[in-house]
Amino acid sequence: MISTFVSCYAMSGSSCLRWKMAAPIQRGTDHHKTFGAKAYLALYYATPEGTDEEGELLTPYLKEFHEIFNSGRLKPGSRLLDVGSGPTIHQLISASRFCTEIVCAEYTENNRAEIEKWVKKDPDMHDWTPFFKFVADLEGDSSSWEARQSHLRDAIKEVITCDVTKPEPFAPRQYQEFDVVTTTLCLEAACPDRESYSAPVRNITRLLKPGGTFVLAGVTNQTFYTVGGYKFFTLPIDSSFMREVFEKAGYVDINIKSFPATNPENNTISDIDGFVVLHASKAEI
Ligand SMILES: C[S@@+](CC[C@H](N)C(=O)[O-])C[C@H]1O[C@@H](n2cnc3c(N)ncnc32)[C@H](O)[C@@H]1O
Repeated sequence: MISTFVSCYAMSGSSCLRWKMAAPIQRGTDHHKTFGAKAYLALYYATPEGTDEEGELLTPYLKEFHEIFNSGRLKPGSRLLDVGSGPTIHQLISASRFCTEIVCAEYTENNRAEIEKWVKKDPDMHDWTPFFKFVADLEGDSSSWEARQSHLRDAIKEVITCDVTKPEPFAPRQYQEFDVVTTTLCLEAACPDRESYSAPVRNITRLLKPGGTFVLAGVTNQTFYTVGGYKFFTLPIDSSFMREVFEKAGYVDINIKSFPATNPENNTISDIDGFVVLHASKAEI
């Protein structure tokens, strides 16, 4: 694998791309070698409108996160755990208004490094400015975006390693229960089959306060997405499966909104048929 990978660099751009597209679908530990943080950000997170290929999917998802957190469910001073953050922070913007402590948990070192770069204002960081401006507009105060950026930088206290397929996903770290947990596009990328999807939900739930909120954004019926020319595995699931998993994990007030893909016939970068935003409360004991 390594020698083939190295020789890929020696090929011209188009033959290298052909080799990557023909490579086996990437999954599990492959993420450490082939999930290109920069390529992922450039393709999927250049603007809040998302990609031309997938159609406008990101905007409704950002609006839904705004609605969820604008509803007064979080008290100022809340603590948030984000699971499978990837190299992204857009999923935290709406909630961060109410948070003084955010822990980002992510599987690969390269992705964690991208978040660290943004927190430290490294010159090589991804530019999330358009996302802050978009959310500030939704909140009705377009002048607040810079203050929101500084606040989120201060609120991100740790970027830690995690593996949701393990019984203790955040080991060796130990935490008191959080007020809110978020996870976006992670579980269907990390879990190889439907049986293994429920365990991380239960394991993450242990770190949520009774009455706390779980917010999940997920893709539906997708089998792959593309990063830097490689195809990555996605577990195809739908909203009724997600509802069942969250009911069994002890959640109440499960609310799921579905957003169908707007451009499936021209989409060459994934086979997404839509996405969902789920929010639910952990039952009080
Ligand atoms: C499609 S990306 C989503 C990233 C980001 N949350 C977003 O919304 O764009 C899938 C993420 O799942 C992470 N991942 C893959 N396997 C994992 C595992 N076993 N445990 C935790 N995260 C994992 C990958 O490293 C990657 O960051």
